[in-house]
Amino acid sequence: MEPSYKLSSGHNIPLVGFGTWKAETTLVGKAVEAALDAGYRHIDCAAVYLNEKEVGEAFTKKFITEGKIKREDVFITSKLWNTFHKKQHVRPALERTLSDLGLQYLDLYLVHWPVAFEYSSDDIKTSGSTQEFVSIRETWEEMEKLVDAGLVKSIGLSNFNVQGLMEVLSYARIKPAANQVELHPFLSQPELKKFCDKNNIHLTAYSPLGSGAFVDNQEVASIAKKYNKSIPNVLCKWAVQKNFSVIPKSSTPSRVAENFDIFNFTIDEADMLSLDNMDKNLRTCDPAKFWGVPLFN
Ligand SMILES: NC(=O)C1=CN([C@@H]2O[C@H](COP(=O)(O)OP(=O)(O)OC[C@H]3O[C@@H](n4cnc5c(N)ncnc54)[C@H](OP(=O)(O)O)[C@@H]3O)[C@@H](O)[C@H]2O)C=CC1
Ligand SMILES: O=C1CO[C@H](CO)[C@@H](O)[C@@H]1O
Repeated sequence: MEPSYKLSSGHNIPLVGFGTWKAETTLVGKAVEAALDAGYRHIDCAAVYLNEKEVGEAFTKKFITEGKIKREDVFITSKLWNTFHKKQHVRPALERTLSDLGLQYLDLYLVHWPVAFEYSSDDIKTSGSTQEFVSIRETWEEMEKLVDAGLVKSIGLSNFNVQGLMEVLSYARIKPAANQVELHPFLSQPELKKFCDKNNIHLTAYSPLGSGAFVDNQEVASIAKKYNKSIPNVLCKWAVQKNFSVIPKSSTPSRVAENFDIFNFTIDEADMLSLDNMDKNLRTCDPAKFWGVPLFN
């Protein structure tokens, strides 16, 4: 069985999940099926990925039509998009995600960014990215009500820095169980890790392969060779050995299976240290670049 981490909510998050950003609507269903067949029991979704219906159809096939996997055996995460931070938009946004995914509940629902955008309609495709100032407290109190209503098992954050986490912790009735951030040896965020460990906030490592930019990385290649594993395997295993969950994405079924094949080796301490020393604060998903919001600068 794949290792998991017990969240502060009491629920277990499997340490290797399957990412779905940029998974084309024509390919994502097959990719999710390949992931479930390979053994993944954690799928990372988001309303803004615009493919939750197709992901949901793949679950329906596995959970209901084929009856091979039980709903309660799979950990499903989704995220509240930036246009739905105001009180009145939070629950309807979750309900659209549940309906698209064909689910009654989520295992984890995250505030996707500590950044709010002006609401124009429920349609994310046509919504813009004009910033609006909504307090995270307003949003978080609605997230807590989703747990009370039994619609989500755990709630958390994504792309929050230490300052943002401290603010939420100062008023949260239900503490954030997780923070999903960009994490890999080139952006290892040791201070954020220290803070999260101390406050029992689990970290999920997104873009573990740098959205594809690191799959041929020569610094990692020699370590991968030593263990007779691939570069993506070493990058994912580095995260798991640090107790992060990790959510590599691929639309290619053979790579989907390859990325899960990390439970038959252990990176030794010296190599973990070499990987840690590769940190260069290299961020591939930077809101300063795409929205002009310098959250991490
Ligand atoms: N909370 C947030 O703000 C964010 C969350 N995420 C989450 O994290 C997930 C992963 O991050 P993401 O940025 O998608 O990118 P990853 O770091 O997972 O890299 C995905 C890319 O690597 C390629 N790839 C995957 N496996 C292999 C392999 N074994 N060999 C060679 N190439 C490979 C894929 O190609 P191909 O598909 O063609 O096989 C794709 O181009 C996302 O899908 C999403 O779920 C990501 C960004 C932000
Ligand atoms: O998860 C993510 C990937 O896609 C989004 C952009 O469309 C990012 O904003 C986000 O962080």
